[in-house]
This record gives sequence, structure tokens and C-alpha cells, in this order.
Amino acid sequence: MNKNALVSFEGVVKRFGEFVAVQRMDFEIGKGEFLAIMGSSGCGKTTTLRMLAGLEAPSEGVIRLSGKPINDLPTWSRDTPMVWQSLALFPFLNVIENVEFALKMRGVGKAERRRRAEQWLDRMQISEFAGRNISQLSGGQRQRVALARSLVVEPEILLLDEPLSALDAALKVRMQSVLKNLQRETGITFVYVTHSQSEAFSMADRVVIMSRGKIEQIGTPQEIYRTPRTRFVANFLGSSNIFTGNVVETGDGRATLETPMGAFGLVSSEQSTRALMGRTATLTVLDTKTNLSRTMPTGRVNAVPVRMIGEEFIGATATIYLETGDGHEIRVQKSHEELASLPLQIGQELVAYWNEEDGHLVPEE
Ligand SMILES: Nc1ncnc2c1ncn2[C@@H]1O[C@H](COP(=O)(O)OP(=O)(O)OP(=O)(O)O)[C@@H](O)[C@H]1O
Repeated sequence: MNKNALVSFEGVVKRFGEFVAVQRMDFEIGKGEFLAIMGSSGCGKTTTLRMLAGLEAPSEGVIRLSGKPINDLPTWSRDTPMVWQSLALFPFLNVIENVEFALKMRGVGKAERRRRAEQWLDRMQISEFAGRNISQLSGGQRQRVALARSLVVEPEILLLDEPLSALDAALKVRMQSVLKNLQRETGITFVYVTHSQSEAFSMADRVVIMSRGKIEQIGTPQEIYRTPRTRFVANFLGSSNIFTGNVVETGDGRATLETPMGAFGLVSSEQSTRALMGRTATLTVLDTKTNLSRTMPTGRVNAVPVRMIGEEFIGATATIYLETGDGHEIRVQKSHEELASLPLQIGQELVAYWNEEDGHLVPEE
């Protein structure tokens, strides 16, 4: 175990009867780290968090906190304070009393309790609701009270399960930066389950991508975005064009993938590429690295004739949807300026291309 690790999962498995909800998990969470866990519905995110919180016992393996096994240790008897953000608020207490409650249980004096609770209500931008009953709050306001209540005790780890899900888009973005700054300032370790890629990628130091109870990839947002390690991850993120083919040539820092759309070259110094020779593999190319032209480009590029089938605008960026002759979808994401010189009409024949350096090869599972 790494000496900076606060938590480690060692061969952790969780079964519910015959069903395996979490398959052999091995990973560590650093002290003061912001770790986000993502994955499709039912992949085991909440189960992982519940095992960490002591609400479920692992069927196999060990979970350690600061080096000590905690499998059978209930939450309340641990040295390291760990707070579960999504516990229900007390309906018989008003907002500030809810925030003060845990401090009261810890024997903090009345004036100090009030001062600290007010400070957290202010940070969560809900001071105006201090005297309200919980039943008189919107879902988003309740989520912010729950966050204030968790943070007021300044735990060593905070476990968060979709804490911003009830907020509208604008408030969500504001709360993301509030949370990230709080996490940095306080040094509290955050383990954060979310469905939202933008939340995970904008706040977390590292992201875990899970599928069917298994970790598919764990890494910094940049690593995962630029070099998805499996086809599942590339598909799940939805930011890459994906091609499947056979690896027919490797060596000299290059590889060639033969696909129904033609042979695509890629630059690859990765040793693993050699192991893919003769096998089926997936080529991923970020949609921001895929370009469009009226004519066939020259040089070390891969090019595919396409037809435009749609477009979508979000702020200064446009996503152009295209289709190859055999119906394979390709997306190109660029700024309006970069696309200004192209005839962008539905049905327009164009060429999609990318540099060999921008392709990334992963084995087909
Ligand atoms: N107590 C339980 N008994 C039986 N099966 C369970 C139990 N808790 C969870 N599961 C199953 O384990 C799997 C993982 O559930 P979990 O809640 O961890 O998923 P999740 O990734 O958090 O999903 P979501 O994003 O939908 O919340 C699911 O198939 C779920 O039905």
C-alpha cells in the first residue's frame, strides 16, 4: 500500500446472493484526493461507496483506512471520520439546526455551533433559509443543506452520491466550483459518485470508470479523455470516433489497422501495439481531432469520404454529424471559425480526416 493512500481496496468483491455487484477491485485513494466514480446505471458505484462507508460488508477482500482493515468496523467506531452526504435530513429540525446537529452530538458549545453552521450555510449560499423547515425547501436547497451538514464537522473523508443531481444547470456549474474550492481549501478527501461526465471531469483529480462491477479505467481526466483504455470507456465518454478492424502491420513506431472503410495508419510507440498484431482492435480518435475538408488531404493522414447528416450548436462549438458510405457515424467537433470555410449543408459530400498521431489503439474485448 502506498504510504500516501488513505483508503485501499484489495481484491474487494461484493455479491448479493449469486449476483456479483462488484468484481475484484484493487485501487487506492490518496489523502486529500478528489476521486470521482462514474459508470452506467447498475455498474456498482453506490455499492462501492456503501462498502467504504461500512453500510455493506465486502464478500471478499480487504478495505483499509490509513492502513487498518475496516471491513467489519461500523462507521461510528472508526478513528477516521467519514461522512455520507446523502443521509436524509431531520424533518423535525429547521435548516440551521440540521447543520448544527452533528456538532451538538460532538459536544461543541452553542455559540460556536451557531457560528460554524452559519459559516457553512453562507458558503453553500443558503443563509436566507436558515430558519425554514426542511419540508419548505426545494430538492436543490435540501441537497445544499445536506452538504453543509456533512462539511460542518470537517470529516477526513466525505462520500458523496450524486450530490448535485437536483440542481438546475446554472446552479450545478456554480456549485461545482464551490465544491472544488472547498475540497482544496479543507483538504478533505472526496469520493464522489456521479452520472455526469462534466462534473467528474471538471472537479476530480482522478476518475474511476466502472462497467458491470469492474473498473475499466482509473486515471486523471486528461488521461482518460485522451487515451481511453478500452472500447467501453471510449464509447461511454462519447467524445471519440471509433473504428474496428484488424491490426495487419506493426513496427517502426507505426501500426496499420485494416477496417471496412480502408486501412488506417497510426503512430504508436506503445509496446502493447505489437501484442495486437493479427488481432481485432479498436481505433479511437477524439472528435475534436477529427477534421473536415472538401477534398482528399495529402500527407500522413487517414481520410474517409462522408456525407453530412446533422449539426448541433453548443455555445461557440459545433458538432457535425456525418456518415460513411456503409452507415458508420463520424462526429467532428470544432469552433465556428474552424468550420467557416466549409459548405455545411445536410447531404453535403465531404472528407473526414485525422493525423496519424491522433489515433489511439485499444484491444477489442
Ligand atoms: N441489496 C441488494 N440486493 C441485491 N442486489 C443489489 C443490492 N444492492 C444493489 N444491488 C444490485 O447491484 C448492482 C449494483 O448496484 P449499485 O446501486 O451499486 O449501482 P450504481 O452503479 O450505483 O447504479 P445507479 O447509477 O443506477 O445508482 C445493481 O444491479 C443492483 O441491482
